[in-house]
Order: sequence, then structure tokens, then C-alpha cells
Amino acid sequence: MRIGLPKEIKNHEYRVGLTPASVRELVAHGHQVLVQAGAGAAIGLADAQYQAAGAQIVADAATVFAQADMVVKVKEPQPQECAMLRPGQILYTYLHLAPDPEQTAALVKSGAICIAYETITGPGGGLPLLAPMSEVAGRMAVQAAAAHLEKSKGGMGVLLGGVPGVPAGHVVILGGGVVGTHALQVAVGMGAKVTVLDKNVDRLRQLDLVFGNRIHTLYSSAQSVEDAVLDAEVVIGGVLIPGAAAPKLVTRSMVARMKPGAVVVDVAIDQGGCFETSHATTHADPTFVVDGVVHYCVANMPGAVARTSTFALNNATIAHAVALADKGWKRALQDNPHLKNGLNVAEGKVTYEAVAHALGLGYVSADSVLA
Ligand SMILES: NC(=O)C1=CN([C@@H]2O[C@H](COP(=O)(O)OP(=O)(O)OC[C@H]3O[C@@H](n4cnc5c(N)ncnc54)[C@H](O)[C@@H]3O)[C@@H](O)[C@H]2O)C=CC1
Ligand SMILES: CC(=O)C(=O)O
Ligand SMILES: [Mg+2]
Repeated sequence: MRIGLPKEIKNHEYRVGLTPASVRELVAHGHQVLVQAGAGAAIGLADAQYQAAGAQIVADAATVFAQADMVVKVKEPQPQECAMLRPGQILYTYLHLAPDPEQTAALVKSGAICIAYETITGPGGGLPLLAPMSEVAGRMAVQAAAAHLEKSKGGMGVLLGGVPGVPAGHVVILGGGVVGTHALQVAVGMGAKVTVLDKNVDRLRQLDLVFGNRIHTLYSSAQSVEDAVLDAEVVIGGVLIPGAAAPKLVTRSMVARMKPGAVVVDVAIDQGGCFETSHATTHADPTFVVDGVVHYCVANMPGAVARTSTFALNNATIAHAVALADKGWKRALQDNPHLKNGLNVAEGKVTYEAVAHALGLGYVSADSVLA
């Protein structure tokens, strides 16, 4: 198969879909890899390293899209990328379609086979191709919040860990999954007071066993969310219902009653966000203020630490990339139900139920397009 690697074009997105080591793996399986010139240059992955791994360097994205049977990316395709996809071509990347009707329409129109990293499941449960980026974003969320609590960034002027004689800030984490766990590790490490809320009591039990009395756990309800959010210096949104639009746990009226200068980091913004007041921002202009509360809602947080993130992502994506290249999409998906769960759009149909439901579109099962 011929595999194409374009350079990412989203705002301040320096990650790349394949490392030279991943290219080497695909080439060893007999595949040809076309890499757009400079695709990894911003994170120290030079064209020469890709060539040494067996790739062919091509001048532009148009050549990659025109010649590849499978395009491997990181972020959802931007409109000009969607326009270059063609029927039957495989697109393997993050998509986050539920809050994005325009992209969904463009992918449906393309006729391409669109496999979303974020809905591929794992034999041990969970979302193993989302997890590494959630680890990064969860850890970054506390860094971002601590920085934006500073007065010069619009915050209330509180040091998260406090100092002897002055209380620490209260970090409230909505969702105790991968983002939540990594956020709470860093928040606990910084000496903050930490509360985590989840609907899954087993998850809270696990966190309680690991972190003991260094954290507080709460079952998530409208009441507990409101009580915690109104007491917080920082709220981190890390809830997820796989593939679906994020539930709006924090209402506009709660935000209006939060402490002035508090900071919210809505990591779940890529699925539409869990604060009613959120809208997606970019690394170039990451925050906005609503009712005195600083909102950080960057939809590609791991792009800021693109070198770490690229290697972590490739560790999780390469095995399925090799399977897709070796077997073709139909057999690879028939052979592996977890990879099949990644199919969101194929041959002009929406094949992921939560996406179809969120957008009010017709749904056709992955099995029926594979038949
Ligand atoms: N903005 C960014 O750059 C990035 C965003 N993300 C996003 O972060 C979000 C979280 O991802 P993960 O932690 O990997 O998901 P996860 O599935 O590991 O965790 C989500 C948690 O939310 C909980 N939850 C669901 N409904 C809830 C409710 N009503 N109240 C409280 N908890 C609830 C679930 O029980 C689960 O424990 C996803 O939308 C993901 O796409 C991930 C990486 C980067
Ligand atoms: C998961 C995601 O949205 C990201 O890594 O950018
Ligand atoms: Mg989007």
C-alpha cells in the first residue's frame, strides 16, 4: 500500500502522524511511504531521517493526498484537506465529529474511509489511541491553570500550592478518567487541594485506593458539581461519553457565580466541551473571559508539547496502521472489532452511532459497510 504523511496545518500543531521509526516499520512490511517535505521538521524529525527510514519526500500536501491509499494524520482534516480526500481512500487520524457538522458533511461527501483514533477501543477496555494524548493534556491542564491564575494572565493571583500559613488553591476535576487522573497527579504534586467527580463509582474507588486522603472524591450530580465548582480556584473538564458530544455539566449560571479570577480548563472541548460557556480556542489565543472566569479551551493541547506527544501517539497508532496497510481496511476491520469501532464515516455513510445521533444524521452500522 502507498501511505501518505502530510504536514499538520491546524493552528500551532507541530505533531506528525508518523515518526521515522513508524515509517521504517511500514516499509519493512513492504509498503511505500510518501512524506511531505518538512512534515516533522518543527520537532526535530528531519526529512533525512524519514529518507533513511525508507520514505520518499514529496513537495506538498496535494501530492500526498493525490497519491496515497491511506493518509495518516494527527488532527481532524481541515476543509482544504477534506476537499483532497477521494472515495475509497483511508484517513487514519483524530476526527472528533460529534460537535463538528461541517467536517462530518465534508467527510461524508468525500466517500473516504475515515477511522477515528478516539473511538478505537482496546482489549482491556478504554480508548488506547486517545489515552496517550489524554495523559499529556491532563498533565498540561494543571500547568495551564496554574499559569493563568497569575494576575498578568487574568487570574485571581493565587499560587496553587499555597505557602506555609496560606491555603492552597482548590482544583476540581470533572471526570476521573485518563485526563482526570493525570491532572490530579500533577495537582497533588503541586500541593493543591484536589476534588475529583465521576459518575463511575468504581473509578472513584480506584482513585481513592491510589491517592488516599490526598484527594476528595465525589459522585457527580448537578448538586455536587455546583457545590464543587463554586468553591474552586480551578476547574478542569475531562468528562467523556465516547464519540458523543460532551455533557454540559457546568451551566452558564454556575460560571456566573464562580470566584472572580478562577480558571477553567475545558479539556473536553474537542468533543464540544463540558462548560456551557466554552468555545474552542487555539494556542495562539488560548483564553477568553466570561463573567470574570478565565476559560482555557484549546482543542489540541498536546500540540504544544509536540515532540513528546508525537512519540506517545505513534506508540499507540502504529500497530493498527500496519494492519490497515497489510490487510486493507475491510479485512483489518473484520479481523479486529476494536479497530472496527474506529470507523466513523465510510463510503458516504456515518458508521458511528453516537456521531449520527449527535448530529441528527442517518446511521449505518460498520458491519453493513463491511458486508
Ligand atoms: N483538548 C485536548 O487537546 C484534548 C482533549 N481530550 C479530551 O478529553 C476528554 C476526556 O478524555 P479521557 O480522559 O481520555 O476520557 P476517559 O474515558 O478516560 O474519561 C472520561 C471520564 O468521564 C466520566 N464521566 C462521564 N460522564 C460524566 C459525568 N456526567 N460526570 C462526571 N464524570 C463523567 C467517565 O466515567 C470517565 O471516567 C475527551 O473528550 C478527550 O477527547 C483528550 C486529549 C487532548
Ligand atoms: C485528542 C486530541 O484532541 C488531541 O490530541 O489533539
Ligand atoms: Mg474540530
